Amino acid sequence: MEIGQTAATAVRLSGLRKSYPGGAAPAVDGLDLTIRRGEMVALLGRNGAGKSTTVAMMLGLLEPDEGRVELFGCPAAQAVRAGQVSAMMQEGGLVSRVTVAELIRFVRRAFPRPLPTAEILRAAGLEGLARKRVDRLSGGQAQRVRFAMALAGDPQLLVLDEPTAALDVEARRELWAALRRYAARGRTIVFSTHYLEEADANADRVVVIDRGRLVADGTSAELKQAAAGRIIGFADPGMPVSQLAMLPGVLEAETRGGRVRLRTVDADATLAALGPVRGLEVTGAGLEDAFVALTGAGR
Ligand SMILES: Nc1ncnc2c1ncn2[C@@H]1O[C@H](COP(=O)(O)OP(=O)(O)OP(=O)(O)O)[C@@H](O)[C@H]1O
Repeated sequence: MEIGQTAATAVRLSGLRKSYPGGAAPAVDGLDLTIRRGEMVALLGRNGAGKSTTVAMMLGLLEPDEGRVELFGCPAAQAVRAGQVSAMMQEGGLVSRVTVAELIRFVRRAFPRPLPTAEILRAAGLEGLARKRVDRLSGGQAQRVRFAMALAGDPQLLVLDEPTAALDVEARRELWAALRRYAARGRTIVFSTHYLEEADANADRVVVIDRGRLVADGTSAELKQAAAGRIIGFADPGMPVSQLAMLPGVLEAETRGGRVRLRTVDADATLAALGPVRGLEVTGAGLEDAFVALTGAGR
C-alpha cells in the first residue's frame, strides 16, 4: 500500500507550539487542527498571526518546539519525500532562458508518477504560454508557473502560503480558477491569506488564527453568523452612541455620515427596543465583521 493512501485525514496538527529566539510571545501557541482529504481550507489571520510558521511546520521545513504534524498518517517529512505533498511558496526564482513547457517537463522528472505535461499546463491555465520563455512572463503568469511546478508530481496535498500576494485582480482570478480546478479532482488544498474575500470566495472552510492560536473554524457563512450576527443600519436619530451600544443584543455601535450602524446578535430585540427609525436596513454581517470580532483587529 502506498504511504497513507487510505487515510481520510490529510493533515493533523496536535498541540503545535513554536517560539522564535527573542520573540516576546510564541509564534504558534498550542494549535490543534485536522483537515480531511478533499477540503479547501483557508488559514486566515492578520500580519504576524502565525500562518507562515504553521505552514512551515506543516511542510516539515520547521521543527515544532512541541506537538506533532501528521500528513496522511505519517510524519510530515516522510509524506513530503513520498511526493504526497507539495508547496507553492510566495517567491522563488524561476530558471531563465527555458520555455514554460521545457521547465515543466524538467520538473516532472523528479517525481515517480507525474501528471502529463499537457494536463499540468491545462490545470495551471498555461496552455497558451507553453512556448514562452519563463523570464519573459508577467508576475501573474510566473505565479501560475510556480503553481504548475507544485502540481507536477500530482500531490494529494497542496499547501500555498499567500498564493496571490502581489498579484493584480485578473491574475488572482486566474490563479483561483486554476486552484479550484485542482481541488475539483478531490485534492486537498490549504492556503494562507489575509484577504478575507479570498477566503470567503474560495475556501470550504476558514480557520482563523490569531496570536498563534486557533480562534475560529467553520465555513465562512458559519463564521459570519457565529461571530458577527447581523448589521442594522438606519438614519442617525441623534441618539448618543453610548445609548445605542446599550440596546439589547448590540455588540458594536457607530455613527458615520449621518447613519448609525449596529452589530447585533439579536436583530429583533434590538429593533423592538429602538422603536421606529428611518432608512432601516438589516443585513448579514460580512466576513470582515466576523474577522474583526474574532481577532480584535482594528481595535
Ligand atoms: N524567522 C523569524 N524569527 C523571529 N521571529 C519570527 C520569524 N518568523 C516569524 N516570526 C514572528 O513570529 C510571529 C508569527 O509570524 P508568521 O510569519 O508566522 O505570521 P503570519 O501570520 O504568516 O504573518 P504574515 O501575514 O505577515 O505573513 C510574528 O510575531 C513574527 O514576527
